[in-house]
Amino acid sequence: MPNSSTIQLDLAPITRHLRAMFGSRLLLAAVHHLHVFDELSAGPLSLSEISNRLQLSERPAMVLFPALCAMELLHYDDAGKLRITELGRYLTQDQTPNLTGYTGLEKDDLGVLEMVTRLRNDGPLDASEGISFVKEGEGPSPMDDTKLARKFTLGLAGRARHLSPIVAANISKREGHLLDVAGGTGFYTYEWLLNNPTSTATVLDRPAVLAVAAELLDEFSRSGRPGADRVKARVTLAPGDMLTDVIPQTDILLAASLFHDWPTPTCQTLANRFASALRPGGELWVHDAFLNDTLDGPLPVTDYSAQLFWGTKGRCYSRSEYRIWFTQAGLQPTSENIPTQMDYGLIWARK
Ligand SMILES: C[S@@+](CC[C@H](N)C(=O)[O-])C[C@H]1O[C@@H](n2cnc3c(N)ncnc32)[C@H](O)[C@@H]1O
Repeated sequence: MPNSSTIQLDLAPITRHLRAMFGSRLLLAAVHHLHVFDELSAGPLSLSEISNRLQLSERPAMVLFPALCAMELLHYDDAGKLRITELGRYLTQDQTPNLTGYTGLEKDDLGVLEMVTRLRNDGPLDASEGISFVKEGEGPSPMDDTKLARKFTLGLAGRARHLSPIVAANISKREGHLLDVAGGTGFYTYEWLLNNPTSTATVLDRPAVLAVAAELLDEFSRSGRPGADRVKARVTLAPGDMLTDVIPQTDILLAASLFHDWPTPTCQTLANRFASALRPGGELWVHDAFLNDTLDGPLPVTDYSAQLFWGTKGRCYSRSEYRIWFTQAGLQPTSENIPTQMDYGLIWARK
């Protein structure tokens, strides 16, 4: 159970160091394998020009170039083209001295080589890898395997326990129903119900995940926190597939760490499905880590995007990308940007 001191402490230093490994792999892949800096040393190129030259598709390009900008090695010039910065020049062959010999000592690291493969292929060569947290179509999913679903769900439990009181305190307080889609452990729901004592909620996820959520809900109910014993009766655990099943109607829909597991077209599909599930006046809340709308950082989020690129079908998106999906789904995005912790934040839209 979180106590007041853990609620105050932002654990971002830990997650930043964890995710930095993926940013390092991107850097070495860009310098030594994709030759981004040699390609740009002849002059600036637009994002689509450099992506075409390097034969990178949309997702790897939207992971790699924001990261290199966040590292201050590239920037967008006034014409909107990617240009090497003064710092980035030290990663080109035509600058003396340069650091390519030094960085090159790490270029054959196995993680770097695999990152190169995944960037070129927009994912691992064996498509059954790189699908953590994802259930799509009829194919096997780790989230439908009892052992793996437990491992992944419990792996996210500490993060959810820490963030959920902060997230719940920032989501609208109202009487009604909250639907926590792909809710995993369900902690965001339990905390929100604690703050909204007359409301009800549903956690929708895969059956094997909800078996773990049920245990955690029991534990939460017995925690002795004021009101915790009155949460369980107001929770429905609903097994389902958010991509294919009818999504139950709700007043608030929470999508926490959800969109970032999916490619752009699926995000639009999900936004449409979620908008349809909202009652008039309903609210769609997204808790995630957001790229700058200018697609040039922030560094903790570009590192995280590289981690998600490695292990899922998604990446981090900018708030502006989300707001376009919301608008196309018929919702009215609000302009609120609410930071939480660990480089995450909340945005929301209204029906
Ligand atoms: C990254 S986890 C996020 C869990 C939780 N929202 C959190 O923030 O801790 C993604 C969740 O999406 C669920 N998921 C993936 N594909 C799904 C699908 N097609 N239908 C329902 N849930 C799905 C997974 O089982 C997993 O629990």
